[in-house]
Amino acid sequence: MAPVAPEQLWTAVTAIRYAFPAVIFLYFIAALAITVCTLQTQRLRIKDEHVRRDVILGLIFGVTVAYSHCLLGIISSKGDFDGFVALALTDSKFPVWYPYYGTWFFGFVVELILAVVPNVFRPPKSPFDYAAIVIQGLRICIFTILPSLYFGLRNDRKEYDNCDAERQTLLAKKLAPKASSSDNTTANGNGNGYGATTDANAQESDTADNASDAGSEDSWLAEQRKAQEMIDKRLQQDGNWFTYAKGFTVFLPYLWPFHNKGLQFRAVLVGFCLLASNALNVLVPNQMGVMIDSLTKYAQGDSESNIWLPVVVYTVLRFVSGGACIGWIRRWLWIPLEQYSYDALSTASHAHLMSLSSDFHDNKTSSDLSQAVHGGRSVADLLETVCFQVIPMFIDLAIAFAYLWSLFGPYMGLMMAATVISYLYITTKLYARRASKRRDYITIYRKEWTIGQQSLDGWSTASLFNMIPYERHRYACAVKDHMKAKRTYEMSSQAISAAQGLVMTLGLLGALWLGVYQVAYGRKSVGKFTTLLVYWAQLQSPLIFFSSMYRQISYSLMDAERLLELFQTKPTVTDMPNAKPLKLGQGLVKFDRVSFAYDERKPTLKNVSFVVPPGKTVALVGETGGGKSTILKLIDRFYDVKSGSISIDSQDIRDVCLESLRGKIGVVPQDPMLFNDSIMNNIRYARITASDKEVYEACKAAAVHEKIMSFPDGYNSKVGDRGVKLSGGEKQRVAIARAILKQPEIILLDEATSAVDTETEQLIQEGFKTLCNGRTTFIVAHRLSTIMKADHILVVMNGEIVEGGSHDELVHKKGKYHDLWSKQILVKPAVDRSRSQSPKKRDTHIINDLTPNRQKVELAKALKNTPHDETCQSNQQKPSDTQTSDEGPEGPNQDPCNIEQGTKPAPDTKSGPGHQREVSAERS
Ligand SMILES: Nc1ncnc2c1ncn2[C@@H]1O[C@H](COP(=O)(O)OP(=O)(O)OP(=O)(O)O)[C@@H](O)[C@H]1O
Repeated sequence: MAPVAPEQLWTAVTAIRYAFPAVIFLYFIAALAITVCTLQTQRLRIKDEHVRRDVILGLIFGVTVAYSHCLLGIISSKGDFDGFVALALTDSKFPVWYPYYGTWFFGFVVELILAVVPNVFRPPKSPFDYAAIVIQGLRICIFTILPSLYFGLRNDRKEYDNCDAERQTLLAKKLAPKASSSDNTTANGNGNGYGATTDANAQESDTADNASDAGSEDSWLAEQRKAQEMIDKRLQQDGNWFTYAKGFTVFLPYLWPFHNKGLQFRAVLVGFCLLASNALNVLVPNQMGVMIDSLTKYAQGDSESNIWLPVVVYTVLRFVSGGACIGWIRRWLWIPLEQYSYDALSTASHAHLMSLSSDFHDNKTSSDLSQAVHGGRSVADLLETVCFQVIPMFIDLAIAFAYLWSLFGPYMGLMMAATVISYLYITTKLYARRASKRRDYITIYRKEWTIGQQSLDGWSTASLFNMIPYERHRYACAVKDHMKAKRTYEMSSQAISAAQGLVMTLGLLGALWLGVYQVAYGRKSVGKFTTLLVYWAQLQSPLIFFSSMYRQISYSLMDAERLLELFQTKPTVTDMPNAKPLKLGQGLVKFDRVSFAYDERKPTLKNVSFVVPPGKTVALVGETGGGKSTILKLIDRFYDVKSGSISIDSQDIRDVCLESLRGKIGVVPQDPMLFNDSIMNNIRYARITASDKEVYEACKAAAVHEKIMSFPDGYNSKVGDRGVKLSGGEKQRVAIARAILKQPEIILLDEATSAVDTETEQLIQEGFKTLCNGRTTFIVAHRLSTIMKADHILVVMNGEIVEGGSHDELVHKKGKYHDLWSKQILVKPAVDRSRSQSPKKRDTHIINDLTPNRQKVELAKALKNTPHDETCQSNQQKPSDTQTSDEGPEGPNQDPCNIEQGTKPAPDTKSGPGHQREVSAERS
């Protein structure tokens, strides 16, 4: 006689039986998620894994089959779970086993309890009972064999190889453009891991980042690939997803309003709204069922049934759950938070970018920079996606599982879980397979766009070379390729939709079958069935969203990664602690053994030393790329010297505030950058407080006032993007006007007049006279005639100062400067030709050479009178219209022929008081 089991024991056994699949399912999902997130650097022995995985996989399938006999019992749901475990294992070539240990252990213990306890109190009677016991025993055996096999096959003596087999990116597995297939086992992101097989297609992500041919890679795809590589690199460094995510905590102060209690309260309310939405997602279909049940009862003659109350409640619930109530409230609460994060991130990233030094900006394109600033929006988007879509989706699914279980029993819950898991699994797999098609499509689409754009932009070139038919044909081919790629891509998208639809339909079919069965046998009401229908349909929307969520998150992550990189970049030129403002006295500038390199491998300046006395003008000349502009940039601290020092009035410029230094320096750069604004605003940029009159004066000094006044909109004319609407010379003069307006103490002119004509240049020199008077000035120039009256000339060659002195001294020295000088045709006012005057006495204004056309004419004239090129006509007298009236009659004689011949130039006996010129033949 078997003992009679107490009621509580049966209840406990039943509870275990019911809870077992759900508990173990939750355990496995949680363990798997934690493992994937934390064990990126775990190393495993790959060969063993192959063997063991297959054997264990077989056993798990055995357990699944062993459960399937009890199709009508709750325990079969454990079979479903084992099917899921088997699926997870099938999909992981190099699995992490920790989550599996727990399931085996749980399985063993629970099976043992379920086998022993009921059979002790109720011994088997029928052959069916005995068969069930045998199968149960089989399952217990498998649960015993599984760990024994796993640990038995373990070969602890085997060396770990270098494969980080368990590494896996949660985003995508990719083939880097140059990675060979043999790299598959060498790094994370190469397809090894959980939830992924290693076939080439599956290794490709849907982020379209795996261009296989770097040569033809589209720029956008290249950007995506680079961002993905950055994620992979950091993931590799950090070791796992948790530490990786921790890297983003730097954004936390920009996302969470730590100092604003009001906004924090709003955030909490938003959380409540989300939970309320989750609840309403259940309540609305439930209420519909209640409404239908009350109507059914009423229709069946139960006049007691209140038909209006459920209708009212349903209407209220619908209203509350809709966009007019909870949706609106949530949005209203969220907008200030959204704006807070956008404001904080955008301004912080912009301010950070603006604070970075030249070395950073040199290496970034403007699109890189603006993308980095707008990455702020992506971080906020990422947060929104996770908070408003991902988390609610999982809450919805968990609630759905529990709700359907409670409404129609465990099978319905399991049916829903199986449908959802199949849907997610199929979607992920198919999207991964479609990645290559999507990438091809994007590449070809962008190619079509580029070809179209280029041919339209290059219309004049195409016309000149009679290539219009060629361009037409090229574009037509690109459109055809685009259409072909689009067709393939859309067909694959349709295939995914079809597969998703099929899974959902099969799930619905199963749910309907169960629902109809229960309604037909009178266990459930029609109202409940309606609830099921409505609820099932409602579940589809988060699932559909899942399809796009994956890509959306990976794009946002890439942007966030760029922003993170930006935030981690520190400016290299900064104020020292306790830096003091620059106290400018006379303006003595000293370079003391300065060395500098943009790239450590190639020195740009080597041991450069010189002193510029206060108020003097020093000119830097020499070969192109010699380092002249670099010297100016170092004075302005665009870069810091690598060794040596630069001081102004005995203060090392690294020890003074950057702001005070730049406030004292006025620069006219080689290629001035103007803002797309009015001319007035562009000039006033130098001194925002300047009055209109001061701007006009500055423009007059820069010889641009008349020109500006001739524009239809005068000073209000827009200059276009980067000043494209102005000619090179106009732009330079606007830049000069800016510098004049700033009234700086030290002036840096970098090829400031290279783009203006001779006549204008002479006018500008007048402006410079005012600007440079008494101020320390640096001039970089290629046209030597423009600097010959500088107080000191430095010849910069290959990063070194090879010569220094006044023009006359250098010309007589017959060194580098003499070479440069003799290679240029020099035209200067004859009145300036006298050398007798000392350089000190000379006017500091700078004279000019001719425009190329004029040079040719003058040269032709000169040659006409000269039987040989070498013969110098040093005393040609030509009337000059470029001679300025204030040029004295005793300018230095600059006849290069004479210099070359080593003779002192003779005074120009023929020169009259008028505008005279001296022309020399070019020497090559
Ligand atoms: N931002 C930069 N990054 C890296 N290298 C640079 C940078 N700017 C200049 N260089 C290099 O430094 C060297 C010196 O450049 P710099 O502009 O000072 O020459 P330069 O004498 O002013 O030439 P030019 O007369 O043509 O203006 C050149 O070889 C140039 O390629």
